[in-house]
Amino acid sequence: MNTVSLSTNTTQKTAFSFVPSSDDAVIVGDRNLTVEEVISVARYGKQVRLTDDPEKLGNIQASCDYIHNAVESGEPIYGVTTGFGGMANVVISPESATLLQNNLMWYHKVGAGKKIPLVDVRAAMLLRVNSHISGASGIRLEILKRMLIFLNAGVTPHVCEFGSIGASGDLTPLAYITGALIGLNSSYTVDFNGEEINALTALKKLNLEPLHLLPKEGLAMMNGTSVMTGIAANCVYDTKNLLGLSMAAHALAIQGLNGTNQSFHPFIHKLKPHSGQKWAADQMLNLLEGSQLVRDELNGAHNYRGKHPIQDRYSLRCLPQYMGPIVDGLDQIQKQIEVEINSVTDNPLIDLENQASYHGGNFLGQYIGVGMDQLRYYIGLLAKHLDVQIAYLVAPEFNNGLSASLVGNTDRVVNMGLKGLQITGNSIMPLLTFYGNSIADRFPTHAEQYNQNINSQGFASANLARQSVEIFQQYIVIALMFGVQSVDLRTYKNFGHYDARATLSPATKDLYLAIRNVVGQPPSAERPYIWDDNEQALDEHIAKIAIDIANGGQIVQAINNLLLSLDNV
Ligand SMILES: N[C@@H](Cc1cccc(F)c1)C(=O)O
Repeated sequence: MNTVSLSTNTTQKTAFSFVPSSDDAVIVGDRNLTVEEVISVARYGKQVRLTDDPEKLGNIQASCDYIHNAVESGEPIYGVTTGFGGMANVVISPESATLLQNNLMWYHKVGAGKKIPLVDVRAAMLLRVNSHISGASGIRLEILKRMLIFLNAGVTPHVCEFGSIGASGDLTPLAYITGALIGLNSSYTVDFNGEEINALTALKKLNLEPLHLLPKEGLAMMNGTSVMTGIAANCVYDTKNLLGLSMAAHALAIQGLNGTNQSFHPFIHKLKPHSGQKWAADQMLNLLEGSQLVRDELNGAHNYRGKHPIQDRYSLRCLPQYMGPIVDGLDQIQKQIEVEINSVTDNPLIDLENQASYHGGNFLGQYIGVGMDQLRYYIGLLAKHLDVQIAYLVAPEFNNGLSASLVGNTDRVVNMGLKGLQITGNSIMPLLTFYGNSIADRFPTHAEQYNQNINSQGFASANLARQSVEIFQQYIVIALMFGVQSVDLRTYKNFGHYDARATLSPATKDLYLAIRNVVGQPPSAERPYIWDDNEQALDEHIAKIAIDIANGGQIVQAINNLLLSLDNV
């Protein structure tokens, strides 16, 4: 599939184009959207259509009629016939009601910092339409259709990373989307299929006229959690891939260390049946099944290991118990994100049945704030475990007979092997545990005239989560490189050649081959992955593997079964 560029400022940029068929388009409004569907639209250009359910579509118009009548009759409704936030005591006349909405974008044109990745904005647009489809927001169908025109044509408004406190939703980020969508002014810019142009030119190219917002429509567009939730959806999707790759990196390390499979015996995990722990144990057994490099002790054998302890150290033996809460936690985060994806998140909300509207606060992004805090914390835990495994692999006192720093050619005394690579890993891991610190509890209490006096920092939390994911994508590469070198060396130690294709478990062989393929170095019986230090530039390998992983390439596809199993934890 073609991919959307992940970010406007990374080296991982790929061209954006579309899946031409609209046959299996994602439909908004027929049922709940999943994270997978959001990703298929945001990253892979899948087309989107609105439901053709006449009742749903009728409700959207009915909610607009409700607002129209309320304005005509001078009914007091927050943000429709009043000022915003802490100025909600100000009475807005029916004559000023449209000006109020169009002005909203102007005073929220205050974004700062870098542009956020296009895939996050695309996810946000899809989510905003999905939120409005319930007919509780008082926004015209025409505007929803326009958002889909943008999405389906690959036109993405530019949004800055600073400006949202995640309280009244993502006011400022959504103001940029809204301003571009209606063509408020030429200072709003978009990415038009890879080209940066102003919003007015974009509208012309799409044969659309600039629009003027009607009462409530600005608030409906801007008062919501869609941008932070879009970022969160992208992050949870990537983190699940990274969790899968972490499991696979451990499986390589366990084989490299000649560890036992006994610690993953179902008997043990039946007696402590947390679902994440059981998943991790079962999957590790799958990952190791058929390997000639592990000690096969599922029958209860306990073989002495000379000077080494009879059982493995904790980073191997307690892997399911360590991974379990991370697996369960990510599952819970995904479920909460999916509820948020399918929520109506603006204010006030219109109850058509009772012809009433209610003032509330569905725009508070606390689920995203707390969820993304947790996600970053889990990433920190995953990184720490991998760091320990790498340390285990490089230390000849512990690694069951491999060379120091996994040097390939030990006859060349100047070889230092993967020593530098470990230090790069050591430079990244503390960052990831640092990113695991929470932000949802550090909110300004004096925000917006004391109206938004609790706020989620959900956008900031999600934005940090994206950074953490991007850093972890680099880190996992290092763990995988260690894994590959270790299984080659173990193969030599146990079988007298370096071609681990013949000795690895089938489930890890595909991954091993994908990595060797991506770095352009096929396996060979004569040499391990890394032989002499001066034969390859490992930084180039890191970059190649990282790009493949970020784009969901062959390395991620090699663990597809494992990833699919995550849906049934
Ligand atoms: N809509 C928010 C507050 C708000 C909305 C829009 C702009 C703004 F500054 C504040 C509320 O219900 O309290």
